Amino acid sequence: TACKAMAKQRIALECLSYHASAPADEAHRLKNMVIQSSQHYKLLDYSFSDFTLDDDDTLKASIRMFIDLNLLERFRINYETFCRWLMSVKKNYRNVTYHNWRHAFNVAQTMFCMLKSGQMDNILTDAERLALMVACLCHDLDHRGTNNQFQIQTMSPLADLYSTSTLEHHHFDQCIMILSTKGNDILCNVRQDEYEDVIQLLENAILATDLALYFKHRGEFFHLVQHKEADWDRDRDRDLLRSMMMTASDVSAITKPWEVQKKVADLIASEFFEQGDMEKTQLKIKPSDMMDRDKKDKLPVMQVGFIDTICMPVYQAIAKISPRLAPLMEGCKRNRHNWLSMAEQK
Ligand SMILES: CCCOc1ccc(S(=O)(=O)N2CCN(C)CC2)cc1-c1nc(CC)cc(=O)[nH]1
Ligand SMILES: [Zn+2]
Repeated sequence: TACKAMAKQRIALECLSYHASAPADEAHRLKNMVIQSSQHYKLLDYSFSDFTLDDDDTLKASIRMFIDLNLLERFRINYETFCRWLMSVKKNYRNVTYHNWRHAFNVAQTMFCMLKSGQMDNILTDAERLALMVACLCHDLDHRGTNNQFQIQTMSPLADLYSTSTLEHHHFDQCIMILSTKGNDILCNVRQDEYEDVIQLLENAILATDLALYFKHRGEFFHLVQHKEADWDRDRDRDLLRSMMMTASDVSAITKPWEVQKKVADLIASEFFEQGDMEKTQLKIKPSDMMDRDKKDKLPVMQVGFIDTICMPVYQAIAKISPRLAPLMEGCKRNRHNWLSMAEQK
């Protein structure tokens, strides 16, 4: 019967979440730590990088971002629950080369920077700001270091569950699983109608990080911005804006100072090459140039292509919405120059 199935599902969730949740004492340790200011962690800087922070710092900096956005108070989020939720989120990232906790943390910092320094918090509601920050920290949960195509080619169980945006649906499921785990339910004090809004905002934001959906919807957004027809009283326009902000945060490593961009590009390349190696050995298929370590000399020119086709368009569009977002576009332009110089040196 349905309720039997529900019971089975509940048990599966419980035992699944048993492994998902952070140990109790760990959460108490974080809860009693002193949290430094945004200035201390440089969280309001577009040039921010996590390289100088240890794991505890990334957790404290995440708490600082939620405090400074007034989200804990506004949504009556219990502090100890928030600490445990944060540690559970971090625990549910795998130790892969790029799509790990540090990537999620950096994506959340860029979103924080767009909201605060970029003054996007004037346009967005409290519920949207909460959903976007939770989405950034959760958007790649349980990533395996391989892309959607690889899930399908290897007939991974995830591909059976979701035929499109395969990984992104799984990241959202993982996000809900943690939110539904005892002691991690940071949204338990949110009013029912607001709660449903936040969950819907959360799903759209996490799914928006699938670049296939960015390509599908960006034209409509660019048209609105180009012709100054964006109307933030229209739900469709707001949905597009939030999705573009997720993409802008997700690829923001491309906007960082050259020393940071070079190091992160190296991590991304390593993770891509690991997939390419598996495609060659296990799947016996020829990987795309992007994932083929034998084509690593093409990396600089591929980065220029990535900037021209994916990154610059979104940073130019959001810079038109708020001039204070321009530093992202400037940083991306500088790295285009740097990658082009490298490509010409060969
Ligand atoms: C750094 C190692 C090489 O990285 C790339 C190589 C090629 C392209 S691409 O734009 O040509 N394109 C993307 C869409 N694919 C379907 C086809 C290939 C993008 C990247 C890249 N991606 C990210 C996002 C994770 C970050 C980043 O810095 N660089
Ligand atoms: Zn990501």
